[in-house]
Amino acid sequence: MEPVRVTSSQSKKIAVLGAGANGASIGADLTRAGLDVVLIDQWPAHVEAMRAHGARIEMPDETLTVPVRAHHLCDVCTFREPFDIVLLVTKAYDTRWSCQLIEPYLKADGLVAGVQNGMTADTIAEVVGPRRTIGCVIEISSMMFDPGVVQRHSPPPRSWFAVGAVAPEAKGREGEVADLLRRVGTVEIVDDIRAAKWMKLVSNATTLVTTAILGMPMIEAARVPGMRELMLRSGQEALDAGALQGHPVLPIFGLTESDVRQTNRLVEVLLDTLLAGFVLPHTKTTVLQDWMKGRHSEVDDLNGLVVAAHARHGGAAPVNAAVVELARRIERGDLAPGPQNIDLLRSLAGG
Ligand SMILES: NC(=O)C1=CN([C@@H]2O[C@H](COP(=O)(O)OP(=O)(O)OC[C@H]3O[C@@H](n4cnc5c(N)ncnc54)[C@H](OP(=O)(O)O)[C@@H]3O)[C@@H](O)[C@H]2O)C=CC1
Ligand SMILES: CC(C)(CO)C(=O)C(=O)O
Repeated sequence: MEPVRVTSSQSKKIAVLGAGANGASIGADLTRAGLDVVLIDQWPAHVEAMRAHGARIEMPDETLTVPVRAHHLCDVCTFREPFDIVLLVTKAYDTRWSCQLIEPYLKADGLVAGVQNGMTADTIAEVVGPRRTIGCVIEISSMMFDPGVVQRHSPPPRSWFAVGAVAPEAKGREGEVADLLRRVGTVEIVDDIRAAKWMKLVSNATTLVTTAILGMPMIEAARVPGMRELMLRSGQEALDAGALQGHPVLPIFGLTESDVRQTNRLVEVLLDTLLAGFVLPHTKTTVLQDWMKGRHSEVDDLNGLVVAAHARHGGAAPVNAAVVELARRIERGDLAPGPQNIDLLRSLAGG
């Protein structure tokens, strides 16, 4: 009989904190890989559904039902053994308090990886320390409306991650997180995770809140006359903001250096790569899902950062400012997402 090969990941205690659309799917893949993983979420009905029936992951060609170990937030205080690795898969706006919640349950040499959109890595580092922080770019496209059920539109061959240390003290440990995420999709280890995350933010500024304002799936919204041009302007402002902050242009989504350097249409390349490779015609963004569930969105952590970066350098980002303004009106209940908003968006954005 072959001896059992115990890999380092197999002996690690792992938590997925925030087991929503992406977290439940990641937790299911890690569970299927035989790893010691628990999923923690604050939606009671969702946790109960996963406990009763497993996590149901509906993908285009396959549906999995995975018997995950799901916990409510209030169970955290019952945990006895600290975690080696916490994958934080909450929304960006839940980063700080989620880290504060889990920090007492993290090993002294444990790691927290922010598997999120937005520039969350430094917030994580402020709470758990830079030597225990790994930043991450995530590209899995998924939706969740019913407890226990994820609609994962990008199965593992179409899911992509980049991981990197935020500080020299954590360099060399990226592989520990990459080894987990390789069970979920393709993973690249990068030197400059802040720059990689800003490149993702360029894609997010192009697509997420912009299309959600029209209340439509992304691909449909991008076909509304005038919308694609507006989305590209939004992304370009984000790309320019990255340059103002000194972030180099880096390939993401599996693109190569030459794909991103030998083009003056970088934002368009990112948009077309996302729409062709990672999403389905009916994919609604994570932002639109938030609004459909009556929650606020990550707009401050995405478009808001673009506006702030330009302002710090004495400039403006009119499209992103318009996006933030309309998102606020929607979140206050003064405006409903819908295709009619294109005119308002264009006029506020100046054109
Ligand atoms: N969905 C997608 O297609 C993509 C999403 N992303 C990014 O991935 C991240 C996660 O997004 P997504 O999975 O869509 O988000 P979801 O809202 O579906 O999932 C997040 C879950 O975390 C829960 N939560 C919040 N705080 C805590 C906490 N402290 N402890 C435990 N659970 C908590 C939320 O509960 P509650 O519902 O009560 O708030 C929710 O169930 C975001 O940054 C998003 O932008 C990136 C690429 C694609
Ligand atoms: C997949 C998509 C566009 C949908 O929510 C997304 O959230 C992202 O690319 O970050």
